[in-house]
Amino acid sequence: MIELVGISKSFTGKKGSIHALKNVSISVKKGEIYGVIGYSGAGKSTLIRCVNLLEKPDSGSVIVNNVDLTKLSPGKLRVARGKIGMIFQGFNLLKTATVYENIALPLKLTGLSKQEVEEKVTRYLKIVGLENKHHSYPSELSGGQKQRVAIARALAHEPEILLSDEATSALDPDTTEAILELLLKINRELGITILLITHEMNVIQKICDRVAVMENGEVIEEGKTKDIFTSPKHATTKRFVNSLFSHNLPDEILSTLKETGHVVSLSFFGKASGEPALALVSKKFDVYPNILSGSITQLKDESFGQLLIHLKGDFTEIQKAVSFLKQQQVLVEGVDIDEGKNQRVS
Ligand SMILES: Nc1ncnc2c1ncn2[C@@H]1O[C@H](COP(=O)(O)OP(=O)(O)OP(=O)(O)O)[C@@H](O)[C@H]1O
Repeated sequence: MIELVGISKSFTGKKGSIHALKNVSISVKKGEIYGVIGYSGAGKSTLIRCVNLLEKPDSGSVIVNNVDLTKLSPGKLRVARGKIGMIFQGFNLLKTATVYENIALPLKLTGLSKQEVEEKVTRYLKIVGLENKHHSYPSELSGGQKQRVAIARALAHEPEILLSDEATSALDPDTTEAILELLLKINRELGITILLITHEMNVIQKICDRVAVMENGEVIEEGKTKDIFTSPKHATTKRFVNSLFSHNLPDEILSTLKETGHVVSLSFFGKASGEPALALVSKKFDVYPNILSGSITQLKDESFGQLLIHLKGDFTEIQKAVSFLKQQQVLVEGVDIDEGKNQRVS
């Protein structure tokens, strides 16, 4: 649906040339929610703005529905852009216009009749849960409500793709949750493909099917959300994942625990559960597992659990226990147990 192929973009700043994007390629399938995550300055905004050519890449192709947008005439580009909606961190609403007018004014510019405009505004305000706010002004709305208006405004043009530029970054955690739920609903019920950028791993965790991690203008890791969570490869990806699963084990306690065994992290998905496997471990092998911390998180389609445990016992028995856990489809990390090296909590 969206193919960015070898996109590069430089800006000339006071300190010279800045390579915001260096040969970036990503591919978003129809119907999926695709997230791009990175720290400030990674190039996310530049990338998402290239999709509707708000930013024109220096080189590379922007292919949407099999058409290279960089090759279109201004007229055809305008039509193609009509299929791509966008929402922003700052909502971008007209302060002096009512909720109704904010959605209706851009619709009128497309040549729709008054009645068609009215029907669409009513329909989409209902979908975003603001059917009773037609006459309110943005200043009378909460941040979450403002973002709902912006979403309704984007949806009213019946796009196939919705671009979300940090849409939840200015919102509190509960409101963020509600807006993410709304994006999921839009994706599932209206079949809209969503490409979003964020610096928050919980956004990726809750709604994205796949994710690209960006750093210094490059995609450093890419894959299914599930795979990125269970086996992040790049140090930056690990930092993002750990931001959700911080074990916060003080170094002093960790050193004490290492004297009597190994500290390992167990990750498990859906039906595979860490705890029954752990109960079996203590029966089958001469080891004493002790749960140090644990959490279960809901990804878009399944649950993901993590347990940090201390395995007390003889090294050979611990090795056997770890092999057994791996056979039970539990991912075991945090100790170089196979090579018998010193343990390391990641
Ligand atoms: N119009 C511009 N002129 C000059 N430099 C720019 C411009 N837009 C972006 N940059 C630079 O390009 C790099 C990437 O910026 P970009 O905004 O894409 O990153 P980001 O990952 O979205 O970060 P943030 O979350 O802080 O917006 C940064 O170094 C930024 O300063």
